[in-house]
Amino acid sequence: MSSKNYVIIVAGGSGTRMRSALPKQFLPLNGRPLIFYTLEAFAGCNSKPNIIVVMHPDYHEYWQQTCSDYGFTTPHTLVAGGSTRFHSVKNGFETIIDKDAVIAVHDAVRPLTATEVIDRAYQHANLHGNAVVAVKSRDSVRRVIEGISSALRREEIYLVQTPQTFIYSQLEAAYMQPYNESFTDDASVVEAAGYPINLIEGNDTNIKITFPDDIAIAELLLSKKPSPL
Ligand SMILES: Nc1ccn([C@@H]2O[C@H](COP(=O)(O)OP(=O)(O)OP(=O)(O)O)[C@@H](O)[C@H]2O)c(=O)n1
Ligand SMILES: C[C@](O)(CO)[C@H](O)COP(=O)(O)O
Repeated sequence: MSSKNYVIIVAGGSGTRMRSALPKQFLPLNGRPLIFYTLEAFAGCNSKPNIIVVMHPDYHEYWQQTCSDYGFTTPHTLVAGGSTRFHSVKNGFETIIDKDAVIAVHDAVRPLTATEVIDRAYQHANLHGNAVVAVKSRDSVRRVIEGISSALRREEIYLVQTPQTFIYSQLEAAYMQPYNESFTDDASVVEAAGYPINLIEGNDTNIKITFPDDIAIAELLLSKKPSPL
């Protein structure tokens, strides 16, 4: 029986902050493109989602060649990326026709997500409509407005990661809205459509590869990660 779980893995960015010629999702982690680890995390979890990879059309041929070169065979559907993360997610979502679907959206550049967190997110979204992975701030936090800083209550602050997982109807309503620059993630889009967002606890190790140093940090974390059975 086919799964009603889906994941839209967004890999349509150009990685300006990484400042590498090749978009960061294709950079090597211990000798393999880091996006491979991302797909493998979802393929290896118990929820067994259908995997949709969203990528700029200029890189489709490169991706197919890379999969072939490395013998990477994790099944997935390839979809064209958009001009922003919002448009890439929307393109991926529009390929899903199953209205019972539970859909995770995940950054291709978060290759270290624990399978246990992915499964918990699908279960929670199935029961409560959505689940957004987040971690508590380890540092004290301050807000600056017009040059004046003030302390925030740390216990009220969560740092949001992906996966962000939703039942079909919530993502449908969310991504029908016009694009707004305040949309930084899927939770902000779904919230703007009127749905309260449920946070579930993630791990600090679920880092997003954003800057050059993140590659070395991810390789170190990977060396400490237990390998799958
Ligand atoms: N048009 C876009 C822009 C971003 N993304 C994806 O959204 C995720 C998170 O975005 P970010 O880390 O900001 O990636 P980039 O946009 O590539 O990086 P930068 O902001 O430094 O340019 C990444 O997996 C990226 O590939 C996407 O699918 N389509
Ligand atoms: C979606 C995200 O990873 C949640 O933390 C984040 O908002 C992506 O932000 P970016 O500005 O595209 O790096």
